[in-house]
Amino acid sequence: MSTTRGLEGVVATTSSISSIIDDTLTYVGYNIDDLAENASFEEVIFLLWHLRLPTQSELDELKKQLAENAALPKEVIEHFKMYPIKDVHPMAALRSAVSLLGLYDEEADVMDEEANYRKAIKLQAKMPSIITAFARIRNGQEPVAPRTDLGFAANFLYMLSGKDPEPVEIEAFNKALVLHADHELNASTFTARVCVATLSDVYSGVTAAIGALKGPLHGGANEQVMKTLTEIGSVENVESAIRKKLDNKEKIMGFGHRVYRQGDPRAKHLKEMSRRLTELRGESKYYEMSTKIEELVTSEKNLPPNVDFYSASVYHSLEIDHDLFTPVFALSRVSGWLAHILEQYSNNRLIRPRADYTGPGKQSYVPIEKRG
Ligand SMILES: CC(=O)SCCNC(=O)CCNC(=O)[C@H](O)C(C)(C)COP(=O)(O)OP(=O)(O)OC[C@H]1O[C@@H](n2cnc3c(N)ncnc32)[C@H](O)[C@@H]1OP(=O)(O)O
Ligand SMILES: O=C([O-])CC(=O)C(=O)O
Repeated sequence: MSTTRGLEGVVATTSSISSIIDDTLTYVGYNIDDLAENASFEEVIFLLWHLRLPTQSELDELKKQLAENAALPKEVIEHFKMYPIKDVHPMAALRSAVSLLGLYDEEADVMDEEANYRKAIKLQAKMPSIITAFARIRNGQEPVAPRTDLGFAANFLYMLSGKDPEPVEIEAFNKALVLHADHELNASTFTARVCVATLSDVYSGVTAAIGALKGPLHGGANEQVMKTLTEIGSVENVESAIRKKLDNKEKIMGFGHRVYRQGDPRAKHLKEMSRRLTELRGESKYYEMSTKIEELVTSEKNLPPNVDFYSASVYHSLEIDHDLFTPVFALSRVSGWLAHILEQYSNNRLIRPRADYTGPGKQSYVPIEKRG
Protein backbone atom coordinates (compact mmCIF):
# COMPACT_ATOMS: atom_id res chain seq x y z
CA MET A 1 0.00 0.00 0.00
CA SER A 2 1.34 3.45 -0.78
CA THR A 3 0.78 6.26 1.74
CA THR A 4 0.84 10.03 1.58
CA ARG A 5 1.75 11.73 4.88
CA GLY A 6 -1.12 13.88 6.05
CA LEU A 7 -3.12 12.78 2.98
CA GLU A 8 -1.32 15.47 0.97
CA GLY A 9 -2.67 15.68 -2.56
CA VAL A 10 -5.23 12.90 -1.97
CA VAL A 11 -8.62 13.65 -3.55
CA ALA A 12 -11.09 12.27 -1.01
CA THR A 13 -14.47 13.35 -2.38
CA THR A 14 -16.27 15.32 -5.06
CA SER A 15 -17.90 18.57 -3.99
CA SER A 16 -19.79 21.42 -5.67
CA ILE A 17 -19.27 23.92 -2.86
CA SER A 18 -15.84 25.52 -3.17
CA SER A 19 -12.70 24.96 -5.18
CA ILE A 20 -9.01 25.88 -5.06
CA ILE A 21 -7.52 25.66 -8.53
CA ASP A 22 -4.16 27.29 -9.39
CA ASP A 23 -4.28 29.23 -6.10
CA THR A 24 -7.69 30.70 -6.97
CA LEU A 25 -10.49 30.19 -4.46
CA THR A 26 -14.09 30.12 -5.60
CA TYR A 27 -17.38 29.47 -3.82
CA VAL A 28 -19.74 27.74 -6.29
CA GLY A 29 -17.76 29.29 -9.15
CA TYR A 30 -17.72 32.86 -7.73
CA ASN A 31 -14.20 34.19 -7.21
CA ILE A 32 -13.50 35.02 -3.57
CA ASP A 33 -12.28 38.50 -4.59
CA ASP A 34 -15.67 39.24 -6.15
CA LEU A 35 -17.59 37.95 -3.11
CA ALA A 36 -15.31 39.76 -0.63
CA GLU A 37 -15.99 43.09 -2.36
CA ASN A 38 -19.70 42.64 -2.97
CA ALA A 39 -21.50 39.99 -0.93
CA SER A 40 -23.09 40.01 2.49
CA PHE A 41 -22.27 37.04 4.70
CA GLU A 42 -25.94 35.98 4.64
CA GLU A 43 -25.80 35.81 0.81
CA VAL A 44 -22.73 33.59 1.10
CA ILE A 45 -24.50 31.29 3.57
CA PHE A 46 -27.35 30.92 1.06
CA LEU A 47 -24.87 30.37 -1.78
CA LEU A 48 -23.04 27.58 0.06
CA TRP A 49 -26.24 25.82 1.12
CA HIS A 50 -28.20 26.18 -2.13
CA LEU A 51 -25.36 26.42 -4.68
CA ARG A 52 -26.78 29.67 -6.10
CA LEU A 53 -27.14 33.27 -4.95
CA PRO A 54 -30.49 34.18 -3.34
CA THR A 55 -33.17 36.45 -4.73
CA GLN A 56 -34.08 39.39 -2.48
CA SER A 57 -37.09 37.55 -1.01
CA GLU A 58 -35.02 34.41 -0.37
CA LEU A 59 -32.37 36.49 1.36
CA ASP A 60 -35.02 38.24 3.47
CA GLU A 61 -36.46 34.87 4.44
CA LEU A 62 -33.02 33.52 5.45
CA LYS A 63 -32.37 36.62 7.57
CA LYS A 64 -35.77 36.20 9.21
CA GLN A 65 -35.07 32.54 10.00
CA LEU A 66 -31.65 33.38 11.44
CA ALA A 67 -33.17 36.09 13.64
CA GLU A 68 -35.98 33.79 14.81
CA ASN A 69 -33.55 31.04 15.80
CA ALA A 70 -30.86 33.08 17.53
CA ALA A 71 -32.02 32.60 21.13
CA LEU A 72 -30.29 29.95 23.25
CA PRO A 73 -32.01 27.56 25.64
CA LYS A 74 -31.53 29.09 29.11
CA GLU A 75 -29.71 25.91 30.21
CA VAL A 76 -26.95 26.60 27.67
CA ILE A 77 -26.46 30.09 29.09
CA GLU A 78 -26.52 28.70 32.64
CA HIS A 79 -23.90 26.07 31.83
CA PHE A 80 -21.36 28.83 31.00
CA LYS A 81 -21.52 29.77 34.68
CA MET A 82 -20.70 26.29 35.89
CA TYR A 83 -17.26 25.54 34.48
CA PRO A 84 -14.89 24.06 37.11
CA ILE A 85 -11.80 25.62 35.51
CA LYS A 86 -11.41 29.41 35.57
CA ASP A 87 -9.82 30.06 32.20
CA VAL A 88 -11.76 27.71 29.94
CA HIS A 89 -10.73 28.32 26.34
CA PRO A 90 -13.65 29.79 24.34
CA MET A 91 -13.19 27.09 21.67
CA ALA A 92 -13.72 24.42 24.34
CA ALA A 93 -16.79 26.33 25.55
CA LEU A 94 -18.10 26.61 21.97
CA ARG A 95 -17.50 22.91 21.29
CA SER A 96 -19.36 21.99 24.50
CA ALA A 97 -22.22 24.42 23.89
CA VAL A 98 -22.85 23.11 20.35
CA SER A 99 -22.89 19.56 21.68
CA LEU A 100 -25.25 20.62 24.45
CA LEU A 101 -27.59 22.33 21.96
CA GLY A 102 -28.18 18.91 20.39
CA LEU A 103 -29.76 17.80 23.68
CA TYR A 104 -32.34 20.58 23.44
CA ASP A 105 -33.35 19.89 19.82
CA GLU A 106 -36.08 17.29 19.60
CA GLU A 107 -35.24 16.58 15.98
CA ALA A 108 -31.46 16.25 16.57
CA ASP A 109 -31.54 12.67 15.28
CA VAL A 110 -34.22 13.10 12.61
CA MET A 111 -32.41 12.34 9.38
CA ASP A 112 -34.58 13.81 6.63
CA GLU A 113 -33.39 16.60 4.35
CA GLU A 114 -35.78 19.24 5.71
CA ALA A 115 -34.98 18.49 9.36
CA ASN A 116 -31.25 18.67 8.59
CA TYR A 117 -31.72 22.03 6.86
CA ARG A 118 -33.66 23.33 9.89
CA LYS A 119 -30.75 22.22 12.10
CA ALA A 120 -28.34 24.10 9.85
CA ILE A 121 -30.37 27.30 10.33
CA LYS A 122 -30.55 26.77 14.08
CA LEU A 123 -26.81 26.22 14.43
CA GLN A 124 -25.79 29.12 12.19
CA ALA A 125 -28.25 31.39 14.03
CA LYS A 126 -27.07 30.38 17.50
CA MET A 127 -23.32 30.61 16.96
CA PRO A 128 -23.14 34.41 17.60
CA SER A 129 -25.30 33.98 20.71
CA ILE A 130 -23.05 31.22 22.08
CA ILE A 131 -19.77 33.05 21.52
CA THR A 132 -20.95 36.43 22.78
CA ALA A 133 -22.86 35.01 25.77
CA PHE A 134 -19.77 33.07 26.87
CA ALA A 135 -17.52 36.08 26.36
CA ARG A 136 -19.76 38.37 28.38
CA ILE A 137 -20.53 35.92 31.19
CA ARG A 138 -16.85 35.28 31.85
CA ASN A 139 -16.45 39.06 32.26
CA GLY A 140 -19.30 39.17 34.74
CA GLN A 141 -21.69 40.78 32.20
CA GLU A 142 -25.17 39.72 31.10
CA PRO A 143 -25.58 38.39 27.54
CA VAL A 144 -26.99 40.91 25.04
CA ALA A 145 -29.98 39.83 22.90
CA PRO A 146 -29.62 40.20 19.10
CA ARG A 147 -31.45 43.02 17.30
CA THR A 148 -33.75 42.37 14.37
CA ASP A 149 -32.65 45.57 12.58
CA LEU A 150 -29.00 44.43 12.31
CA GLY A 151 -27.44 41.96 9.88
CA PHE A 152 -25.32 38.98 10.95
CA ALA A 153 -21.96 40.79 11.09
CA ALA A 154 -23.31 43.88 12.88
CA ASN A 155 -25.31 41.80 15.33
CA PHE A 156 -22.27 39.81 16.41
CA LEU A 157 -20.26 42.96 17.14
CA TYR A 158 -23.25 44.50 18.92
CA MET A 159 -23.91 41.40 21.05
CA LEU A 160 -20.23 41.20 21.98
CA SER A 161 -19.75 44.79 23.10
CA GLY A 162 -23.31 45.96 23.77
CA LYS A 163 -22.49 49.04 21.64
CA ASP A 164 -23.60 50.01 18.11
CA PRO A 165 -20.74 49.08 15.77
CA GLU A 166 -19.46 51.70 13.31
CA PRO A 167 -20.17 51.17 9.57
CA VAL A 168 -16.45 50.64 8.86
CA GLU A 169 -16.32 47.89 11.51
CA ILE A 170 -19.42 46.20 10.12
CA GLU A 171 -18.01 46.30 6.59
CA ALA A 172 -14.68 44.82 7.70
CA PHE A 173 -16.24 42.13 9.85
CA ASN A 174 -18.69 41.14 7.11
CA LYS A 175 -15.77 40.80 4.70
CA ALA A 176 -13.83 38.67 7.18
CA LEU A 177 -16.85 36.38 7.56
CA VAL A 178 -17.20 36.06 3.76
CA LEU A 179 -13.48 35.23 3.41
CA HIS A 180 -13.54 32.49 6.08
CA ALA A 181 -16.81 30.78 5.11
CA ASP A 182 -15.57 27.78 3.18
CA HIS A 183 -12.33 26.26 1.98
CA GLU A 184 -12.73 22.97 0.15
CA LEU A 185 -11.59 19.96 2.18
CA ASN A 186 -9.66 21.67 5.00
CA ALA A 187 -9.09 19.62 8.16
CA SER A 188 -12.21 20.74 10.08
CA THR A 189 -14.52 20.33 7.07
CA PHE A 190 -13.08 16.88 6.38
CA THR A 191 -13.65 16.02 10.06
CA ALA A 192 -17.29 17.09 9.79
CA ARG A 193 -17.75 14.98 6.67
CA VAL A 194 -16.08 11.90 8.19
CA CYS A 195 -18.32 12.23 11.25
CA VAL A 196 -21.64 12.55 9.44
CA ALA A 197 -20.70 9.93 6.83
CA THR A 198 -21.38 7.38 9.58
CA LEU A 199 -24.91 8.86 9.49
CA SER A 200 -24.28 10.57 12.78
CA ASP A 201 -26.21 13.82 13.36
CA VAL A 202 -25.53 17.46 12.42
CA TYR A 203 -24.68 18.50 16.01
CA SER A 204 -22.05 15.74 16.22
CA GLY A 205 -20.56 16.81 12.86
CA VAL A 206 -20.23 20.47 13.90
CA THR A 207 -18.92 19.56 17.37
CA ALA A 208 -16.23 17.40 15.77
CA ALA A 209 -15.34 20.17 13.31
CA ILE A 210 -14.94 22.74 16.10
CA GLY A 211 -12.51 20.35 17.78
CA ALA A 212 -10.44 20.15 14.60
CA LEU A 213 -10.49 23.91 13.96
CA LYS A 214 -9.20 24.60 17.48
CA GLY A 215 -5.68 23.31 16.78
CA PRO A 216 -2.87 25.83 16.06
CA LEU A 217 -1.96 24.24 12.72
CA HIS A 218 -5.50 25.13 11.53
CA GLY A 219 -7.92 27.79 12.84
CA GLY A 220 -6.12 28.16 16.16
CA ALA A 221 -3.26 29.85 14.30
CA ASN A 222 -4.97 33.28 14.34
CA GLU A 223 -4.78 33.47 18.14
CA GLN A 224 -1.14 32.33 17.99
CA VAL A 225 -0.33 35.10 15.46
CA MET A 226 -1.57 37.67 17.95
CA LYS A 227 0.50 36.00 20.67
CA THR A 228 3.58 36.33 18.45
CA LEU A 229 2.81 40.02 17.82
CA THR A 230 2.28 40.85 21.49
CA GLU A 231 5.35 38.90 22.58
CA ILE A 232 7.58 40.65 20.03
CA GLY A 233 6.01 43.94 21.08
CA SER A 234 7.52 46.44 18.64
CA VAL A 235 8.57 46.92 15.02
CA GLU A 236 12.21 47.26 16.15
CA ASN A 237 12.16 43.80 17.77
CA VAL A 238 10.69 41.99 14.75
CA GLU A 239 13.87 41.17 12.86
CA SER A 240 15.82 39.60 15.73
CA ALA A 241 12.78 37.75 17.15
CA ILE A 242 11.75 36.25 13.81
CA ARG A 243 15.33 35.32 12.84
CA LYS A 244 15.71 33.59 16.21
CA LYS A 245 12.51 31.61 15.66
CA LEU A 246 13.61 30.60 12.17
CA ASP A 247 17.08 29.60 13.42
CA ASN A 248 15.39 27.46 16.10
CA LYS A 249 13.25 25.86 13.36
CA GLU A 250 10.09 27.21 15.03
CA LYS A 251 7.07 27.63 12.81
CA ILE A 252 5.94 31.20 12.28
CA MET A 253 2.21 31.16 12.86
CA GLY A 254 0.05 32.44 9.99
CA PHE A 255 2.51 31.37 7.27
CA GLY A 256 2.49 28.43 4.90
CA HIS A 257 -0.35 26.38 3.51
CA ARG A 258 -0.90 22.80 2.44
CA VAL A 259 -2.57 23.74 -0.85
CA TYR A 260 -1.54 27.28 -1.86
CA ARG A 261 1.94 27.64 -3.29
CA GLN A 262 2.03 31.25 -4.52
CA GLY A 263 -0.09 32.62 -1.68
CA ASP A 264 -3.49 32.60 -0.06
CA PRO A 265 -5.86 34.86 -2.07
CA ARG A 266 -7.73 35.84 1.12
CA ALA A 267 -4.63 37.32 2.78
CA LYS A 268 -4.47 40.47 0.61
CA HIS A 269 -8.01 41.47 1.64
CA LEU A 270 -7.22 41.00 5.31
CA LYS A 271 -3.94 42.87 4.91
CA GLU A 272 -5.73 45.88 3.43
CA MET A 273 -8.37 45.71 6.15
CA SER A 274 -5.66 45.55 8.79
CA ARG A 275 -4.00 48.64 7.29
CA ARG A 276 -7.26 50.60 7.26
CA LEU A 277 -8.51 49.57 10.69
CA THR A 278 -5.23 49.97 12.55
CA GLU A 279 -4.79 53.42 10.94
CA LEU A 280 -8.33 54.38 11.92
CA ARG A 281 -7.64 53.39 15.52
CA GLY A 282 -4.39 55.37 15.47
CA GLU A 283 -2.59 52.16 16.41
CA SER A 284 -0.80 50.96 13.30
CA LYS A 285 1.94 49.14 15.26
CA TYR A 286 0.50 45.66 14.71
CA TYR A 287 0.03 46.28 10.98
CA GLU A 288 3.60 47.56 10.63
CA MET A 289 4.95 44.63 12.64
CA SER A 290 2.93 42.23 10.48
CA THR A 291 4.22 43.64 7.18
CA LYS A 292 7.79 43.42 8.51
CA ILE A 293 7.27 39.79 9.57
CA GLU A 294 5.78 39.05 6.14
CA GLU A 295 8.82 40.57 4.39
CA LEU A 296 11.20 38.47 6.47
CA VAL A 297 9.36 35.14 6.31
CA THR A 298 8.74 35.52 2.59
CA SER A 299 12.37 36.32 1.80
CA GLU A 300 13.94 33.81 4.23
CA LYS A 301 11.55 30.87 3.80
CA ASN A 302 9.60 31.73 0.67
CA LEU A 303 6.41 31.20 2.70
CA PRO A 304 3.51 33.62 2.06
CA PRO A 305 0.98 34.54 4.78
CA ASN A 306 -2.24 32.56 5.03
CA VAL A 307 -5.75 33.70 6.03
CA ASP A 308 -4.86 33.62 9.73
CA PHE A 309 -1.97 36.09 9.59
CA TYR A 310 -3.61 39.47 8.97
CA SER A 311 -6.94 38.41 10.49
CA ALA A 312 -5.19 38.67 13.87
CA SER A 313 -4.53 42.42 13.65
CA VAL A 314 -7.97 42.93 12.05
CA TYR A 315 -9.78 41.27 14.97
CA HIS A 316 -7.55 43.07 17.47
CA SER A 317 -8.56 46.38 15.88
CA LEU A 318 -12.20 45.36 16.18
CA GLU A 319 -11.55 45.04 19.93
CA ILE A 320 -12.21 41.31 19.96
CA ASP A 321 -10.47 39.41 22.80
CA HIS A 322 -7.52 37.45 21.43
CA ASP A 323 -8.80 34.06 22.57
CA LEU A 324 -12.06 34.72 20.69
CA PHE A 325 -10.28 34.88 17.30
CA THR A 326 -10.72 31.17 16.59
CA PRO A 327 -14.38 31.13 17.71
CA VAL A 328 -14.88 34.04 15.26
CA PHE A 329 -13.37 31.84 12.54
CA ALA A 330 -15.87 29.12 13.55
CA LEU A 331 -18.72 31.67 13.44
CA SER A 332 -18.08 31.97 9.72
CA ARG A 333 -16.80 28.46 8.89
CA VAL A 334 -19.86 26.79 10.40
CA SER A 335 -21.65 27.88 7.20
CA GLY A 336 -19.16 25.83 5.17
CA TRP A 337 -19.25 22.86 7.55
CA LEU A 338 -23.05 22.82 7.32
CA ALA A 339 -22.94 23.02 3.51
CA HIS A 340 -20.54 20.06 3.41
CA ILE A 341 -22.60 18.10 5.96
CA LEU A 342 -25.74 18.57 3.83
CA GLU A 343 -23.79 17.61 0.69
CA GLN A 344 -22.37 14.52 2.41
CA TYR A 345 -25.84 13.34 3.48
CA SER A 346 -27.17 13.89 -0.05
CA ASN A 347 -24.73 11.37 -1.58
CA ASN A 348 -23.39 9.46 1.40
CA ARG A 349 -20.87 6.68 1.62
CA LEU A 350 -18.93 5.77 4.78
CA ILE A 351 -15.45 7.37 4.77
CA ARG A 352 -12.99 4.71 5.82
CA PRO A 353 -9.45 4.80 4.44
CA ARG A 354 -6.75 2.23 5.21
CA ALA A 355 -3.52 2.41 7.24
CA ASP A 356 -0.23 0.93 6.12
CA TYR A 357 0.75 -1.19 9.13
CA THR A 358 4.32 -0.53 10.32
CA GLY A 359 4.22 -2.29 13.72
CA PRO A 360 5.92 -5.57 14.75
CA GLY A 361 5.39 -8.82 12.81
CA LYS A 362 3.55 -11.88 14.11
CA GLN A 363 3.81 -12.27 17.91
CA SER A 364 2.50 -14.81 20.44
CA TYR A 365 0.64 -13.85 23.59
CA VAL A 366 2.82 -13.97 26.74
CA PRO A 367 1.02 -14.40 30.10
CA ILE A 368 1.56 -11.33 32.35
CA GLU A 369 3.65 -13.18 34.96
CA LYS A 370 6.15 -14.19 32.26
CA ARG A 371 6.65 -10.70 30.82
CA GLY A 372 10.00 -9.17 31.69
C1 LIG B 1 -6.97 28.34 8.18
C2 LIG B 1 -5.76 27.52 8.14
O1 LIG B 1 -5.80 26.42 8.62
S1 LIG B 1 -4.41 28.14 7.36
C3 LIG B 1 -3.03 27.39 8.19
C4 LIG B 1 -2.90 27.89 9.59
N1 LIG B 1 -1.73 27.32 10.27
C5 LIG B 1 -0.62 28.04 10.47
O2 LIG B 1 -0.48 29.19 10.10
C6 LIG B 1 0.47 27.33 11.24
C7 LIG B 1 1.82 27.52 10.60
N2 LIG B 1 1.88 26.81 9.34
C8 LIG B 1 2.12 25.47 9.29
O3 LIG B 1 2.28 24.79 10.32
C9 LIG B 1 2.12 24.79 7.94
O4 LIG B 1 2.51 25.67 6.92
C10 LIG B 1 0.74 24.16 7.58
C11 LIG B 1 0.29 23.22 8.71
C12 LIG B 1 -0.31 25.24 7.40
C13 LIG B 1 0.85 23.38 6.27
O5 LIG B 1 1.73 22.41 6.54
P1 LIG B 1 2.28 21.24 5.59
O6 LIG B 1 1.75 21.31 4.24
O7 LIG B 1 2.04 20.00 6.35
O8 LIG B 1 3.78 21.61 5.57
P2 LIG B 1 4.86 21.15 6.65
O9 LIG B 1 4.43 21.49 8.04
O10 LIG B 1 5.18 19.72 6.37
O11 LIG B 1 6.04 22.11 6.24
C14 LIG B 1 6.87 21.94 5.09
C15 LIG B 1 8.18 22.69 5.33
O12 LIG B 1 7.91 24.08 5.42
C16 LIG B 1 8.23 24.56 6.72
N3 LIG B 1 7.15 25.41 7.18
C17 LIG B 1 5.83 25.30 6.89
N4 LIG B 1 5.14 26.25 7.49
C18 LIG B 1 6.04 26.99 8.17
C19 LIG B 1 5.92 28.11 9.00
N5 LIG B 1 4.73 28.66 9.24
N6 LIG B 1 7.03 28.63 9.55
C20 LIG B 1 8.24 28.09 9.30
N7 LIG B 1 8.41 27.00 8.53
C21 LIG B 1 7.33 26.46 7.98
C22 LIG B 1 8.30 23.32 7.61
O13 LIG B 1 9.12 23.50 8.73
C23 LIG B 1 8.84 22.31 6.64
O14 LIG B 1 10.21 22.52 6.48
P3 LIG B 1 11.23 21.29 6.26
O15 LIG B 1 10.80 20.63 4.99
O16 LIG B 1 12.56 21.97 6.18
O17 LIG B 1 11.06 20.42 7.46
O1 LIG C 1 -7.59 24.64 3.67
C1 LIG C 1 -6.84 24.51 4.64
O2 LIG C 1 -6.06 23.55 4.79
C2 LIG C 1 -6.82 25.52 5.71
C3 LIG C 1 -7.46 26.81 5.36
O3 LIG C 1 -6.86 27.67 4.75
C4 LIG C 1 -8.86 27.01 5.72
O4 LIG C 1 -9.48 26.10 6.30
O5 LIG C 1 -9.40 28.10 5.46
